[in-house]
Amino acid sequence: MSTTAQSRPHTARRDLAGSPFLAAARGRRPARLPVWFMRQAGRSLPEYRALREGVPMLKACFDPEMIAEITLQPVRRLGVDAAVFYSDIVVPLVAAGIDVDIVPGTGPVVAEPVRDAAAIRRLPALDPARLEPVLDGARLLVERLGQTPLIGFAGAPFTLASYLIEGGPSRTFERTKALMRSEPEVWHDLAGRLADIAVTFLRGQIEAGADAVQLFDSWAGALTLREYREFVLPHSARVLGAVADLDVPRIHFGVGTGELLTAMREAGADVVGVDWRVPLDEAVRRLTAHGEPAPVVQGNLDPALLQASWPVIEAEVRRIAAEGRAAAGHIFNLGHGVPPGTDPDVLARVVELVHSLEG
Ligand SMILES: Cc1c2[nH]c(c1CCC(=O)O)Cc1[nH]c(c(CCC(=O)O)c1C)Cc1[nH]c(c(CCC(=O)O)c1C)Cc1[nH]c(c(C)c1CCC(=O)O)C2
Repeated sequence: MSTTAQSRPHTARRDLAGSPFLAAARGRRPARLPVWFMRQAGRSLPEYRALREGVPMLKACFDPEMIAEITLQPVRRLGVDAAVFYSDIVVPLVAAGIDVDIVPGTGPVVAEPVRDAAAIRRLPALDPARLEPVLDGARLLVERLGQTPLIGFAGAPFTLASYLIEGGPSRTFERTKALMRSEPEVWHDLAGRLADIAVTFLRGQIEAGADAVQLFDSWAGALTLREYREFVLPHSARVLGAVADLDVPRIHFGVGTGELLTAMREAGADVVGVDWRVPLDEAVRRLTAHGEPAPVVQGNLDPALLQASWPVIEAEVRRIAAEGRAAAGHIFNLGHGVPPGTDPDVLARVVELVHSLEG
């Protein structure tokens, strides 16, 4: 059988029936509470800094061995219940040929910001073959991960669009909101193209063996609920809907999205990510306010508190686990990514504590 990019057979999905992470993601209560950390692979780990020495982030993201090794590092060191694919939300944009760089200490920077209909029309589509080195990393991982599930991910259309329009990270998203509100058809064209890219990236990862996916709409919390429903939800719903047939749990997360939780679930989330601002029992109350079934939730530990004294962290972990009992399933996580200055021993201790608690 040929193994060219187009005809490569799908990796057979591993049987991970015993995975507490997947059980919780499916709305069950495993014997022990599962935990992983957003950005668990990264600068908080000395072995990551050593491996990345002199290698630009985006070079590492197209190197299958680097992808696999960096993804495995936190699994080995911390004993987390899931691996999260080492990549970045801009990787599929780079694969499509868009000039984006990841600048250390800043984030993604776009050479030619995309701010009008003509620039949007010039955006290249993503040829799935260009993702092959990235997906080779995922295939290596499924061979090496044993019984640990792999979480794939993509950036949601709004968050990706914000980088393309602003040209880099933004606090206020002024240009993004101005385009969205002033030229809705242009906005919908851009968001639709980014949805296509996210679908290709997610389907590729799942077909390569990812056992769950997370759609990051990290900056959607900058929007009002009305804006979210009109300009964002339809596109994110199309992304999540386009992987429904592959039957892996879909996690949907953003920062500051307390007002958007119900709408983000409606977009097609099986698991709703919650930052640190809304306690999990309150998130569940909001998500069931109109008679909806109890949700599965993920998150809630304030990443800043990883710098606090251990008694503070321990009390927070126990509180979050207790409040998470209001949900159908709870996956312990931070309310956003691991800060680069975090002591990995603190993360390992959190994992140990979470594992002593009931799922
Ligand atoms: C908004 C966003 C980005 N990238 C991502 C998001 C969504 C998640 C979130 O909200 O944090 C997604 C992402 N980026 C990275 C991962 C790896 C998997 C994991 O969670 O462990 C994931 C899931 C690696 C990375 N992506 C990046 C790093 C750090 C840079 C490095 O290691 O050289 C890592 C480990 C770079 C990046 N990429 C981005 C930012 C804001 C930065 C930080 C810039 C900096 O502080 O230097 C864009």
